[in-house]
Amino acid sequence: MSGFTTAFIGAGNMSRSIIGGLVTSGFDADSIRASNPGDGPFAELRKIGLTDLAHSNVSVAETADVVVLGVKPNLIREVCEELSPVLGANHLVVSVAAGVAADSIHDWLGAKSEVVRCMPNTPSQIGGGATGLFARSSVSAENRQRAEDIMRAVGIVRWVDDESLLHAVTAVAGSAPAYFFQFMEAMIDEAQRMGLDAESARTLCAQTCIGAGRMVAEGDVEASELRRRVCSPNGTTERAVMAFSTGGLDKLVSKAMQDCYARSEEMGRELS
Ligand SMILES: NC(=O)C1=CN([C@@H]2O[C@H](COP(=O)(O)OP(=O)(O)OC[C@H]3O[C@@H](n4cnc5c(N)ncnc54)[C@H](O)[C@@H]3O)[C@@H](O)[C@H]2O)C=CC1
Ligand SMILES: O=C(O)[C@@H]1CCC=N1
Repeated sequence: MSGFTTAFIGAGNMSRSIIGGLVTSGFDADSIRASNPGDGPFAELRKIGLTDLAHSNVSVAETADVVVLGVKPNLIREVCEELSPVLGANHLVVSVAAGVAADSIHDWLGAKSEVVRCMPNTPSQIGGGATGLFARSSVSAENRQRAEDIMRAVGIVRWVDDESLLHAVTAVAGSAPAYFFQFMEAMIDEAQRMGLDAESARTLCAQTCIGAGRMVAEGDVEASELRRRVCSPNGTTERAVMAFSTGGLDKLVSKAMQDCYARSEEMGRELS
């Protein structure tokens, strides 16, 4: 499935998450290639059926229809300049890099290829990703669709018309799995101190997180109302929620997201 070939440049955490999700969702492993300087990630990719794995970025990119830039933001310029001689108007380049502007990527590629920027997250690996997408105005409808097909195969997608909104997408989705993991780490630790064994603490916490997330995602009741429905007057939850409120949870979440947003802007200034 897909009808086009996709080359991932850099086979690190984010690329492997997307590739894993693509293969699970039915993309033909033969339509996906990846390059990486070291062999480290290749064993995992071979296990899920990829065969076209190389150290050379140019060799995997030049004959692909879509090239996904999966390297760290500070390497995007170097990689674009390396790929520029072999990429042309027929290539769609999709960058997953935080901060780096689509116009800069377009220029570093020699102003030939179409560029879409996206901000995915690692739950893409299990089909639970959440991705924001932005296309430069010159991107064709067909290439917008291809970028969307890739990211939709691994989760939900939202297009933004204003590129600067990708900073907000980073704060609420790209970086956000880490917030939930950190919250879960604290809950799992505390549940064990309360006497539960590690496996029970982990499973009960994870299932509660899944269940609560699904109620928000799949229902039409706001999170605030769902929270109220758990809080019996003078009951147990009220005490817990009060501790969060008096401890300043809202302000803390706001500060964390603002810091994330600011760092995304800062990376844009440093690297674009
Ligand atoms: N990790 C995450 O949750 C998310 C990451 N991103 C973005 O994804 C990009 C990659 O991040 P991660 O996967 O976390 O980093 P990573 O360090 O796991 O992966 C980067 C990969 O690029 C390879 N690499 C280094 N130099 C290279 C070169 N010249 N050519 C080709 N490959 C090269 C590295 O060996 C490594 O395997 C970043 O730009 C980041 O902003 C976006 C959303 C979420
Ligand atoms: O931490 C980072 O910079 C990357 C971008 C979003 C998630 N991880």
